[in-house]
Amino acid sequence: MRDFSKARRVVVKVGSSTLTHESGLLNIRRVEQLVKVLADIENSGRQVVLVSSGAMAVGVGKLGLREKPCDMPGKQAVAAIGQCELMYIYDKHFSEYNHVTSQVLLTRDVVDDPMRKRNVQNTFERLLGLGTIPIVNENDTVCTEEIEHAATFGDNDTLSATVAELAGADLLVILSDIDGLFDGNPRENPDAKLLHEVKEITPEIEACAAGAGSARGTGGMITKIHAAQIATAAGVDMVIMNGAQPKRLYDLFENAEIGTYFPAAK
Ligand SMILES: Nc1ncnc2c1ncn2[C@@H]1O[C@H](COP(=O)(O)OP(=O)(O)O)[C@@H](O)[C@H]1O
Ligand SMILES: N[C@@H](CCC(=O)OP(=O)(O)O)C(=O)O
Repeated sequence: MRDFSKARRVVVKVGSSTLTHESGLLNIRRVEQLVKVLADIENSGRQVVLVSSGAMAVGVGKLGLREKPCDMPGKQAVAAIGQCELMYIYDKHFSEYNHVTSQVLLTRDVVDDPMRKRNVQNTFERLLGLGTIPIVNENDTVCTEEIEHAATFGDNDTLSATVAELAGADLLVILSDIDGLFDGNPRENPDAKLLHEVKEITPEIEACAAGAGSARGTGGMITKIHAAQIATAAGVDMVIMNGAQPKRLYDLFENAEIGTYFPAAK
């Protein structure tokens, strides 16, 4: 049984496909709605960390390019340009609701070095203690694996689980372009059924998630299952739900049966 009424510290991950239109440009209405809901969730007494992709998409738009550059330095440069614009957009909208944002750029290997791990934990603790909303993305200047092999390395899904662990979160919500994990890829099998709860990540569950992701997303469901493995093992509950209507987050916190719930390992 899910009960998120006491989830005080919440990490919300939003991917490029939820943040952008099919054109690849930023979905401004979606971003505005998401910020409003997150600001309100924070007002209700919870602490929110936002893991947001979208730097490259915003960078492409800002430079007026027709598409993402093909070469790695080009992608990294576009991400660096887009990241400040993305933060500007978030900061502007969160400020409307009197919330202060902070930027945290990480690489996933930060957990491998105890000193760096501790530094990140201390920073999250202080940023949350100060009442700010940390906004996290992968540091694309430093780390190219994610851009290069997103489908295998796991894009920002895995990063969000690491962040949930480092920030000592109670709940990780991954906003996707689909309602949750189905027992098969619904884009290929219209009879596939939504799984409301996954208590254990078995090889069968991994097989369900093996289908390819959508064009604007990257990793598909398998990277979200890897995220669930990291999060639940760290004692964090996780939910995958559709990000098309950010207001549905209110229903989630009222324990409506939305998305797929992965209960934390006891
Ligand atoms: N078993 C499954 N259940 C749900 N979606 C699946 C499954 N297998 C593959 N998929 C694909 O994964 C996509 C979601 O992942 P992805 O494309 O990376 O987007 P995002 O990370 O933005 O949500 C779905 O739109 C669907 O095409
Ligand atoms: N870090 C990069 C790419 C991250 C990415 O594509 O992740 P996702 O949209 O979650 O699959 C960015 O912000 O554009």
